[in-house]
Amino acid sequence: MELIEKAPAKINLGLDVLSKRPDGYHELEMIMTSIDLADRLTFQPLPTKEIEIVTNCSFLPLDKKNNIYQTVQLLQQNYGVNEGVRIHLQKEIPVAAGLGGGSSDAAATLRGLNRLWQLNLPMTELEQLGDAIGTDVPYCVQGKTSRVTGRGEIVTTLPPIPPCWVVVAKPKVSVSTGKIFKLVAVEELYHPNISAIEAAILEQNYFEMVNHLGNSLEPVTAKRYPQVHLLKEKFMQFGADGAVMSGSGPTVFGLCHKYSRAKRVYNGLKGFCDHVSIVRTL
Ligand SMILES: C[C@](O)(CO)[C@H](O)COP(=O)(O)OP(=O)(O)OC[C@H]1O[C@@H](n2ccc(N)nc2=O)[C@H](O)[C@@H]1O
Ligand SMILES: Nc1ncnc2c1ncn2[C@@H]1O[C@H](COP(=O)(O)OP(=O)(O)OP(=O)(O)O)[C@@H](O)[C@H]1O
Repeated sequence: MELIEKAPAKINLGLDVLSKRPDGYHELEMIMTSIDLADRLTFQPLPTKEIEIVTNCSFLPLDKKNNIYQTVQLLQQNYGVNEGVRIHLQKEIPVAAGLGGGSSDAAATLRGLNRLWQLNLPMTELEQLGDAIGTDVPYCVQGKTSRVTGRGEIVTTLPPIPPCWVVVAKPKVSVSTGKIFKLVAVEELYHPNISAIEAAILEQNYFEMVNHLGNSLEPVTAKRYPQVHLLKEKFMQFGADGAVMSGSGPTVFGLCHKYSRAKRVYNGLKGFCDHVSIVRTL
């Protein structure tokens, strides 16, 4: 038997950093949605407890450092599973980009092994397990447009965002989330209006939603990597309705109501970036 799970990238329409917690993590308030840019995981059962990961991406760790490996081990330990698995990861989401690729792979592993090993765990339990692997994993388990709070573990589903095209562009730098959070001085941060984004989604008001896109971490990452601001300026120059950095960056995405606009932005950015694509939200 062979199973396939898609692992879509996420974008942060809004990301507010509220405070630093005593445990060192930051209290967040975010609006997230998933896009049609996805890794693909194929699961094959192995008779013993082996964990084998193969991938088209040459530089990813395939041992305990990989989120997928950690997720398999967590399920084996928690549910006394004596079987193993071979997982083929077709990597399409740029790595260390702010698009939650590793988290989505972990969430896809939870969903895939829940089916392969017939664990019959409810989504809420998969979300709780995901919390032990990474901040975005609980969100990625269902991947629906959501308001996400706490460290990232409190997920409230919202309706899908108004239909639009998303142009995703990653400049030629990779960013470590941990390093960006270390540079954060909470009292100096800019705070986007997360409730206004939520209200716009509830009213299905596309332009209101676009007006409130914002990310507290964007000025922090852009100070270190000026490419982020240059890229955002280019998005607006080429006609995106709005643009903002995703997660801790460096990827910037722009929203366009019309496909012709999205295509113009895509053509304008192609030479400037590692990765550019035009996608739909899910
Ligand atoms: C910023 C986001 O992209 C928003 O979607 C994510 O929260 C980042 O998720 P991620 O890359 O999976 O990050 P994790 O591996 O969970 O955390 C990396 C590091 O970022 C910092 N971190 C992360 C989340 C959070 N709420 N507060 C933090 O301070 C911590 O130092 C942590 O060690
Ligand atoms: N399955 C995986 N896919 C991608 N990266 C992984 C994976 N497992 C471990 N990693 C490691 O995690 C680091 C961050 O990768 P990832 O692509 O998830 O970051 P990200 O896009 O910045 O995520 P986020 O938006 O959640 O901050 C990489 O440096 C990589 O070595």
